[in-house]
Amino acid sequence: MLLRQFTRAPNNMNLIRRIATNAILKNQTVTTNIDYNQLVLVDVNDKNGYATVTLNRPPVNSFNLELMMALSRALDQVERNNSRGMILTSIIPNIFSTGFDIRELYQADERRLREFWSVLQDCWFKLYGSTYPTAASINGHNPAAGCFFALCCEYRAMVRNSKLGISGARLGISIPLPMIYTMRSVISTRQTELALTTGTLFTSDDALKVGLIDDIATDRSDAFAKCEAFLDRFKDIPPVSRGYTKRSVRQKDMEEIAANRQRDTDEFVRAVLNPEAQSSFAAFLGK
Ligand SMILES: CCCC/C=C/CC(=O)SCCNC(=O)CCNC(=O)[C@H](O)C(C)(C)COP(=O)(O)OP(=O)(O)OC[C@H]1O[C@@H](n2cnc3c(N)ncnc32)[C@H](O)[C@@H]1OP(=O)(O)O
Repeated sequence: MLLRQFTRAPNNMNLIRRIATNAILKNQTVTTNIDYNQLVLVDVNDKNGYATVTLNRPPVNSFNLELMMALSRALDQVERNNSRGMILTSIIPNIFSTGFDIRELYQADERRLREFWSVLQDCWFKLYGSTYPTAASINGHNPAAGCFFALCCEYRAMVRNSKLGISGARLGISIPLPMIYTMRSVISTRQTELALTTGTLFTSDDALKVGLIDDIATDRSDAFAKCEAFLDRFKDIPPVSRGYTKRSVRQKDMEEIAANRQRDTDEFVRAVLNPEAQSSFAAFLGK
């Protein structure tokens, strides 16, 4: 009960979340027979109160609408459980995520594409705007959307010999605002612009040098242990003031997206349906 009070969001952020959620309640595509609890696993460690959120869509954790919805639900669960912290990771040994499922983007149905983006925005509001401490245990390659979600966290440990970055420019996709704001919250504006306009996939050494990750790990369990050690740093910090400060730092970005949510969706749809991007997707899929 006390914990719930400590982790409650500031009122204005609740308003942002409400505006954001209302926007997607209209026109949702209904997806049936999906076990969302299996696509993203949520496990809470009783000893330290940390929740582990594990992406579980083999072979490569590509984000389709269903995985995105499962992540959104998992983040709700973490919030509801009043977890003391959260570690985002993947079940696949050497892959965190491959990014968006190209089959979701190629010759996409516009209505489903809009819903896909709307759920991604939801995930962003929930993760970037969370009050509890967050860390990403990056156990392998992480191009595009997985990198985006890892950057929403407060700390990243990545196993050596993996690559990370937002590579949309290589596929002819202009990068949407939530990705720009999120990367800019981690590295400088200059480095963000360079990384996103070149679609750079950073090696672990280069990612560390530029500040995209905080530590290089020897393997997945080392990455996970490093994330736990990061969360432990907040053990003696009162969570309510910590949460308010984190939210205040991130608030301007969130207010801007909440106020321009429809335009952000329109931009994404335009970026995905543009012929240049569509021919990259066709080439990837061997069409
Ligand atoms: C933040 C968003 C803003 C920017 C927008 C970006 C749009 C995107 O996210 S597009 C996706 C970008 N991602 C990539 O370009 C990564 C492409 N994949 C890889 O580099 C590799 O697959 C990997 C390094 C992640 C893994 O390599 P590995 O050798 O282990 O496995 P593969 O044999 O390559 O793949 C296994 C299997 O999975 C299929 N696959 C891989 N990625 C995707 C994908 N993004 N969408 C759909 N399917 C994918 C791959 O074709 C293989 O399928 P088959 O077994 O049927 O051949």
